[in-house]
Amino acid sequence: MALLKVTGLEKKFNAEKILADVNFSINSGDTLVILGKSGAGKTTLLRSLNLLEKPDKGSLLFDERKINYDSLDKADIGFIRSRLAMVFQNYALFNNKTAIENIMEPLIYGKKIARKTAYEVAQTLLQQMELKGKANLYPAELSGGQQQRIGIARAEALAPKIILFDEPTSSLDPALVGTITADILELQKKKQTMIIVTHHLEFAEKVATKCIFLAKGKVIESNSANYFFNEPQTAELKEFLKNN
Ligand SMILES: Nc1ncnc2c1ncn2[C@@H]1O[C@H](COP(=O)(O)OP(=O)(O)OP(=O)(O)O)[C@@H](O)[C@H]1O
Repeated sequence: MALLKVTGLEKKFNAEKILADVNFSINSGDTLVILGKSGAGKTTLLRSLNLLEKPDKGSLLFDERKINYDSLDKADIGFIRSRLAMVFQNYALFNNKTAIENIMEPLIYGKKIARKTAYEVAQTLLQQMELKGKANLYPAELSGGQQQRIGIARAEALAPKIILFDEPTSSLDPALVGTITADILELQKKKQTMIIVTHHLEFAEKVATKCIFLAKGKVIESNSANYFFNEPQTAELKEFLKNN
């Protein structure tokens, strides 16, 4: 059974339908990569999934619960938000908090976990990421790669069913693309389910287990990564792969 199944998701901005009829599903352990031309609606889809944008229509089967977007209630919103964590484009760390406080904050204020437990969870993650010695430094005192790892640890600490990544490689120098790739492959080994929006084809090929291609507000191609990259079916995807 799919961990997440999206059916007929629609999102308008003003009168313009950005997502017209989005359908896809993912299984537990998948790394789904969302591709599409600039303006295709990739970020809007990611933001719709975690309800930073409210979809206008459609439904969701998530962790065995059926949710209709046009009748979302507080319990549905809590259900979705407690199962998703987002890693933002520039990692969005709190600059006035130390590395460990950045990881603890959502646990204490979002999940209402006791400070002592949050500290222990954060310490364990810092150790796994080989950042234990950096716990008390502020983001400005960390390298780009270290900031990136703190952003990922902050999401991972919440033990979400799915981690969403919005353009994790954008504005990174090539060496840091290597570290984020390694971090994502490490999460994959731990069977963490992930959904990633990216422009970066080479990175997508390294991390994806499944891909969808968005165009004209719809998923026009969806396949396991191997088929998606090696045997594209639609003219749109063939052209996209050739030109990127
Ligand atoms: N808050 C908003 N209000 C109005 N229009 C918006 C809003 N957010 C996005 N859009 C429009 O939705 C469309 C899709 O934007 P989105 O950022 O989802 O595309 P994208 O595929 O992620 O693009 P890119 O690859 O360039 O980041 C664009 O035409 C954009 O102008």
